[in-house]
Amino acid sequence: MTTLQKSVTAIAAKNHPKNHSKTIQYGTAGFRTVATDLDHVVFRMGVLSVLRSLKCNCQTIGLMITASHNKEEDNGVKIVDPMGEMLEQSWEELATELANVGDDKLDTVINDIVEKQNIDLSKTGSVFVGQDTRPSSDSLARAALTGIAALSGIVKDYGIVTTPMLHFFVTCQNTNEAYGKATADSYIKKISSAFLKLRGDTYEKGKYKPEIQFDGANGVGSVIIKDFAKAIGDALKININNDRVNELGVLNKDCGAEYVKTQQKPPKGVAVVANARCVSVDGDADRVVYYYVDADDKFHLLDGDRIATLVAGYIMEVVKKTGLEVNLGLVQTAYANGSSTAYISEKLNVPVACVSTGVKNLHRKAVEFDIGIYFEANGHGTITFSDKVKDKLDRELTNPSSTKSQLAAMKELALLINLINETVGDALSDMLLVETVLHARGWNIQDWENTYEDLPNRLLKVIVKDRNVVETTDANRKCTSPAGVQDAIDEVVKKFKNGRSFIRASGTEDVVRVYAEADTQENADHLANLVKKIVEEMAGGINQ
Ligand SMILES: CC(=O)N[C@H]1[C@@H](OP(=O)(O)O)O[C@H](CO)[C@@H](O)[C@@H]1O
Ligand SMILES: [Mg+2]
Repeated sequence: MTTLQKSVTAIAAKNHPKNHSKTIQYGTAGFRTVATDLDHVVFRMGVLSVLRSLKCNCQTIGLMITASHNKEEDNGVKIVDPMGEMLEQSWEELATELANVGDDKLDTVINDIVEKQNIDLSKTGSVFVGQDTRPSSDSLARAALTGIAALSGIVKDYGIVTTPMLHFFVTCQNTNEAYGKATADSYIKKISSAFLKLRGDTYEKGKYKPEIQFDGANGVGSVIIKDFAKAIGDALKININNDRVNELGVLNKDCGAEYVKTQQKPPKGVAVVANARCVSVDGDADRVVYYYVDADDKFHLLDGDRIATLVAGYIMEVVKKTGLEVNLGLVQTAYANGSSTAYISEKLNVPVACVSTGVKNLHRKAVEFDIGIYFEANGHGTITFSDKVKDKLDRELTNPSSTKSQLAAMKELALLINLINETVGDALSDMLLVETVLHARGWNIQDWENTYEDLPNRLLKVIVKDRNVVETTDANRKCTSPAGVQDAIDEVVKKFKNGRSFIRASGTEDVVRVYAEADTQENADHLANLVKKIVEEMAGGINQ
């Protein structure tokens, strides 16, 4: 049967009518805007996620209500594909179309998708729903549930969870629990027991001290970290700050990973203790950055590039010790600091690939390697392990000819795999991975920082009439439109030692971003401002 049993148009008009005519687009991170504009969009995404499930042989699809690091008044919705990855690109277009048509056209558009995608509506779709802690998330989650019910989908509503937990649950469900059980308890247990085994009985090692200051951005990260803290106990003392429950702070306001990374200063709500190792996560706990303030009150940021280099170096060493043939690679975007790229490719000898901005692009590339490590500079990333590597590891762990040290390394690698949430960047699992590597190396945060020196850099935003006039190629590193812009950028970059700069239209904000690097902070700022001027003059800036 290929026609709708119930009229979605009628349900929408009655319960979730479209109440504005603004166009909204499924962008880098799903739909994201002020929460009051989203009710009909989320209802429709409930519908679409059932269609997606039916298209994917009735496997479970995830639907997450969150606007991540954005303001508390914003919200958003994103759809998770069966293996925990982001929604397939061609469906992003269907999502955009479905979100924007009038209520009266809904049945037609849905029937159209059903026909073109060859979907069998007599089968039953399945959707997992999760939400962040925003005040608007509850009612939006209800809109999603109504949308799912409109197509008679089966639903499991997880309530407040981190985005990476929802990705984890979806993967567990669709692998028949090979990846774990699709419950919060199983998620916490899988990761924390791997962490405890890796840590062993000695919590303090060399210069490593098992204590961190944690900034939960007044979001779901501060809720779930408590479950980890309980499971981990003294192996790592986690001092939880910006905890919405105890302090009623506003989500992401002057705190969280995005604030710390872009403002380059410590978050409000965390007492400054000289040289203490501090961690900030974002509003849905898929990004993490580290920082510390030194004895001279100077702020030091250790971002996604630092996490990538730390874990790549360590995992490569462990892999070498196993004696297994494994191809390991690291994936970055053009925003990665040039020094981190040089360190990874020249010092660690790990191949580096550069892809367009957006976690989905990094993830897609990472899975091409046996072990793929990816992190955006903003702290969003993870490590993926191919089935080939996992099978090899299983086989070799029982191979009598493996040496004792090979076996120990293989056991360690197997535990690292369990510690990592491979489905998508997971701030809490990534944090425990960083803690594991620092502990294994006996390092404090300064030792980690001293591995290489970042090139000074500057990220600016330019407001233009239409950001879509800016088009890029070569993983965002070359601007192809408007004509002449790239030549102008090349001209100014040439004048700076270690100069590098590129522009691209943001996928999440109505701006063009300018990134610049150079030998000194003054030069990086100067270069960024010169390129900003080029954008203003040649790409329709409205700030002139
Ligand atoms: C420079 C920067 O940090 N860009 C971020 C930001 O995308 P833009 O397309 O640059 O707005 O949000 C994305 C989603 O969170 C993230 O993937 C990306 O890295
Ligand atoms: Mg996020």
